[in-house]
Amino acid sequence: MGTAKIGGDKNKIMTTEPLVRLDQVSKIYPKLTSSQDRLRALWGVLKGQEGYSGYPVLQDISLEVYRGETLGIIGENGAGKSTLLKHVAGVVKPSAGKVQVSGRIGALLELGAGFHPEYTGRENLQLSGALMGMSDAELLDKLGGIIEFADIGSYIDEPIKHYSSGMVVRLGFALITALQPDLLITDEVLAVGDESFQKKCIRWMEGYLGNGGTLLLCSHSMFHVQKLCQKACWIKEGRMVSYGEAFQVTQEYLAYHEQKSRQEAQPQAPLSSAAYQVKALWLGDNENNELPLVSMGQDFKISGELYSPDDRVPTVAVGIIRANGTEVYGFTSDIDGFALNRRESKRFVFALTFPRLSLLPGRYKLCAHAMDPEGIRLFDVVEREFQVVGRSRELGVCRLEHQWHGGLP
Ligand SMILES: Nc1ncnc2c1ncn2[C@@H]1O[C@H](COP(=O)(O)OP(=O)(O)OP(=O)(O)O)[C@@H](O)[C@H]1O
Repeated sequence: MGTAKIGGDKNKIMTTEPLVRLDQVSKIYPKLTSSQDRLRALWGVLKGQEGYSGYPVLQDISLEVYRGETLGIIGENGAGKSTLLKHVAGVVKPSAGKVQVSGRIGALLELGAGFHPEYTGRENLQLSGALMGMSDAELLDKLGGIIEFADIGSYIDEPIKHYSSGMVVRLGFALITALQPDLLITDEVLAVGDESFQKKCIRWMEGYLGNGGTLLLCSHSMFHVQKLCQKACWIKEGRMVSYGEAFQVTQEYLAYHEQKSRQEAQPQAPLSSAAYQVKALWLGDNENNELPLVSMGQDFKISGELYSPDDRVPTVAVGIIRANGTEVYGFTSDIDGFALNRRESKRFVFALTFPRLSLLPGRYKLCAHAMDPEGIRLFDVVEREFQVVGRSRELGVCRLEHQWHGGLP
């Protein structure tokens, strides 16, 4: 899909020692459905036999992450992704196997969870910073920067218990930025704080990855994993089913979902006015047609309009999907380096042409997604069906240029 902006240097030089090594890690949680189960589990803990008669959440997971690598963990709800991250963060101990982690870890998991409610923000920063391994001198040097990043004004000298949850998250994230972690662990992509704080976090993340940072990310967004990660690992029911190049693994995962025919229309949450939105999408020239017909081999034009709540130039992602769910092609304006045109305040338009359309006859769906200017978060999607018509006896979804040559030399 082109070169990723974040974590873009996909050929970083790796050192020989991994920052993270998981060796046949398994985690078993006790079954706690009856009071008898609870007693048995408690007894097991007292005897140091954790996981007695439990259910496995992770089984035989082995992987290595080297400095400068970005690894995405994907899988369905409850697959064990967060549990895996928690093992690396050291929050959870494995029931079997070994977890080895070296270097400073910045875990963006439960931001602010370690803060003490009675202490002020400043006191908590000092305390947590020390716990994270910062020296007094380092803390003193960085405190101003952390407070500036958190940007919570005079609340910094108020006890944390007076903070909103957003303020706690701001402080937690600001602390991680100052930690300059060797390894960053995050659940989903920076879904923290309000809009403007999220942007600040994304910019920081860009810088971190651009400077060769190491990332362990768990996400349900294949787009984010493809964009941010070099490698991906697919966890299914606690087991690793695939591990390798991010694009390859995410494709396998998407194909699995297609097979599961999970294509019932997802109920869309109402969009807030703070969201980037697709206001209009036109296919071809005949915009009044219910089902636009496009001739194979002819130019196919689409155009649309996006709303940008902060008047910054949004990104549009365009995807073509065959009626049976097969993903054919996808790209974004930011991958192509195209900036949408401002038509009026907060309204941006785009138009594009697929010259000599190479799709084979059949029904397709064109999707336009509204994304933030960083091309990181998807906000809104509008889909339109269209039909490609033409005479062709070729097989598949699209025509590939090809040439026949003479016989054997
Ligand atoms: N502390 C716990 N005690 C018992 N079971 C747990 C505990 N934490 C997680 N689990 C179970 O472990 C399984 C994996 O959970 P986990 O949160 O790792 O999944 P996940 O892949 O991150 O899911 P999601 O995508 O929904 O966040 C789930 O069945 C969950 O209920």
